Amino acid sequence: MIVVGLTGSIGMGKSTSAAMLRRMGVPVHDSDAAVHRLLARGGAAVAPIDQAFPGVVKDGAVDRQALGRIVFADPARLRQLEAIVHPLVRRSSRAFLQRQRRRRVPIIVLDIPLLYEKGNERYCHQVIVVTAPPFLQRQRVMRRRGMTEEKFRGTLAQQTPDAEKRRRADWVVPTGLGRSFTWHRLAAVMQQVRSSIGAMRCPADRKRPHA
Ligand SMILES: CC(C)(COP(=O)(O)OP(=O)(O)OC[C@H]1O[C@@H](n2cnc3c(N)ncnc32)[C@H](O)[C@@H]1O)[C@@H](O)C(=O)NCCC(=O)NCCS
Ligand SMILES: Nc1ncnc2c1ncn2[C@@H]1O[C@H](COP(=O)(O)OP(=O)(O)OP(=O)(O)O)[C@@H](O)[C@H]1O
Repeated sequence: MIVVGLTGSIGMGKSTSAAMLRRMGVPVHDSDAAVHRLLARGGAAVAPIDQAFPGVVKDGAVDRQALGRIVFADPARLRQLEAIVHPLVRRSSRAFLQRQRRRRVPIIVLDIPLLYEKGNERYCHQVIVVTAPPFLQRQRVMRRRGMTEEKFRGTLAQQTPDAEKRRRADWVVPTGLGRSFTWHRLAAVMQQVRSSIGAMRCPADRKRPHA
């Protein structure tokens, strides 16, 4: 089974591209969605977050905007949150990989915002980076409810710069040229990945994906 990583900085179009890939029939695991489930009522991260960040749990669920204001202004607090959430997200993506392997699916996609930041490329045979010009990224992100200039800057400061992501990618997919362009580029990438399945090996400097 070929594991394709999908990443990009905040607002670059990961979720939109992931939705397109699903429509093409490719199973996609979405790390942000897994985090949101863990932070929702009944989620496994609610109790430890309540302990570490008093006041951010309301009606049994984490108020993500309130937590975001805290952690994107303070890298040490963000590391503390990641230490709670990341092991649980890894559990979710491992279970997804096992399910898809049992189904004998040839290609799957892992949508991972922090793919380069946390060394997750070692789990992927190939990596797609989605990208758009900075002005468009800013416009998209600043439209979001609860977003502030400070939070946007704080988030960006925690991420590998877009230029470095593009340099390290196997495939770069623009999302600033319209949805149709992105769709066709993603379809072409998946076609190329599919046609090289027999020959594809994990690069020597990457570990094999989860067994
Ligand atoms: C801080 C939280 C509550 C904010 O939730 P919110 O719904 O407002 O944002 P959302 O989860 O949709 O994230 C939006 C984007 O923020 C960026 N982002 C999120 N977490 C991080 C992080 N730890 N480091 C850098 N960027 C991050 C990513 O670009 C992500 O796509 C949430 O992002 C969170 O719990 N983050 C810590 C867990 C994590 O590292 N998630 C990233 C994928 S595993
Ligand atoms: N290919 C595209 N063509 C046109 N607009 C796009 C495209 N991709 C994304 N967008 C727009 O950009 C916005 C952000 O996209 P999306 O939510 O997919 O980004 P993201 O990378 O998942 O963001 P985050 O890092 O916050 O999770 C969306 O409102 C969407 O309408």
